[in-house]
Amino acid sequence: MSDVSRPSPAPPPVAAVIPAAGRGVRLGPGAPKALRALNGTPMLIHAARALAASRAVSLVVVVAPPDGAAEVKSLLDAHALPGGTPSGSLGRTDFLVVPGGDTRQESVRLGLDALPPEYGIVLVHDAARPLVPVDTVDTVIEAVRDGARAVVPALPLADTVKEVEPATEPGTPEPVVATPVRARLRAVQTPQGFDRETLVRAHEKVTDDVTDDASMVERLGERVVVVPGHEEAFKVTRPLDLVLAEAVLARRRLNDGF
Ligand SMILES: Nc1ccn([C@@H]2O[C@H](COP(=O)(O)OP(=O)(O)OP(=O)(O)O)[C@@H](O)[C@H]2O)c(=O)n1
Ligand SMILES: C[C@](O)(CO)[C@H](O)COP(=O)(O)O
Repeated sequence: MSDVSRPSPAPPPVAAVIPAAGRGVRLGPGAPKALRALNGTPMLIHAARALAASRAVSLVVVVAPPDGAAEVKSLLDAHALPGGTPSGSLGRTDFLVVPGGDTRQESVRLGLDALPPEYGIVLVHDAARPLVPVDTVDTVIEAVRDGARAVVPALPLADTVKEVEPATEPGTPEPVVATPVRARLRAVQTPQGFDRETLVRAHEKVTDDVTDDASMVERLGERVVVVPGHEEAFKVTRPLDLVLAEAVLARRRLNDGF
């Protein structure tokens, strides 16, 4: 019979690192992507709100464009966040800002370096995915709390995938990923969730040029658990994605009755 007098230990606190230091070249000329406005609010604020909306997240580290840390800190201070408070003061969600690096991997590592030691679970979430629903955030956190060392949200593919490299001999048909293989493929999103030690080890040991943190953990031979993603967790990459993001916000306002 379980000892009802002894409360179960509190789960380790959760911190989130938001890499927001990219230039947004594919989005076209303008401010760094994370500072571009959606419905008048910078993208990174939407992303920070999405993570702060999770009751499990108690610290958000925003990795700012290298010369934009002061601007990002004043943006966080200027925007009321659900249950959160501006950076530097205590609250359900606290915020730190650090300058980013030349690559996404370097920016994430700089964010990791800023985490206080008590955070045992770490999310890494692109500022470029500003509209991720909080349910997706909590699904990732729950899977890490259930023992997964690395967790990614992902969606099935909706397009045929064609491999165009390596170049094939002239005249030979380029391989198309067969339907059965496509059925086994997923489009991986963020937030990705990690046992902190595993993520730190991956950033210390893996130097391959990979595009996400879970791939670095896989290089260590660790298993990555896949949980359902969400179509609203799409990444704002090209100009049309801004239009889609504005439309998602408009639909949310309609559904919320204002
Ligand atoms: N040196 C970098 C590069 C990217 N990122 C972040 O990583 C996320 C995903 O990267 P991506 O969508 O490629 O953003 P950019 O690198 O800005 O886009 P582009 O490749 O079009 O320049 C973004 O939130 C971006 O801000 C970062 O923090 N530091
Ligand atoms: C991390 C990521 O969002 C997972 O899909 C994606 O790999 C980022 O790719 P990008 O080329 O840095 O935008």
